[in-house]
Amino acid sequence: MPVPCVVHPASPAPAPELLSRLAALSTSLVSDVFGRWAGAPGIMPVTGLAPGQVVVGPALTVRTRPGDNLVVHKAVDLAVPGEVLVVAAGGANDRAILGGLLGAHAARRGLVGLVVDGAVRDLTELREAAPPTFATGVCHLGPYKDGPGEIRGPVSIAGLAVHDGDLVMADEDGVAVIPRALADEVTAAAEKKAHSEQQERAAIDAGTWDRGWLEEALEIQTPGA
Ligand SMILES: O=C([O-])CC(=O)C(=O)O
Ligand SMILES: [Mg+2]
Repeated sequence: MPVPCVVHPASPAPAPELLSRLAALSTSLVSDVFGRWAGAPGIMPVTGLAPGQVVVGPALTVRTRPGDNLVVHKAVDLAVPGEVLVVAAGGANDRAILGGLLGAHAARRGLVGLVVDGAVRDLTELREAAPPTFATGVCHLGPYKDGPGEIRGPVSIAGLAVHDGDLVMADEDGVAVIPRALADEVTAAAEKKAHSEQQERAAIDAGTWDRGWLEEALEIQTPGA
């Protein structure tokens, strides 16, 4: 008997200019200017990410039972090119949510990243044919296909709330998510922080990095001196 699968309407596409500005930043910068709240700790790159690459795109959200990928298959069929698949699967690492076949299909559907709060499998095939893939673990035990699930609804990945169409950023440090309504503001603040970190880096290289604040923050004690 068919199982229920609520599918909410797709979100409007973000401005391409915003996506390219975010791609020039990093997850660390974004989470720093967002009160260190933007991350989904424990969801890390598994395959497909080139050094220095930053994956950016609007979220295609999916909620499924841990270890079950029936609705994930449907979500990939419904993907809009440029989206990042975000699967809330309860963070369970004892069964894979997707593997090489679904990964190759996701690439064909134009998804630019796969983010799973749960495990994946078929690493060789994912590396070969899937978009950059982020997960909490790897497990060769395959998924059930029983449902139920929900597509493009609100989800929680590693404790972080994600709405369909929120901006997902994923790089070597993990995954960050910017709520859609705050995207312009957070991007501008992260660009400003990038600029100030570049200046600090130049000072480090020149040997002139200001350490004065450390003197103020610490009362150095030297026993026996
Ligand atoms: O069986 C599945 O649906 C998951 C999998 O291994 C694949 O996508 O290759
Ligand atoms: Mg497989």
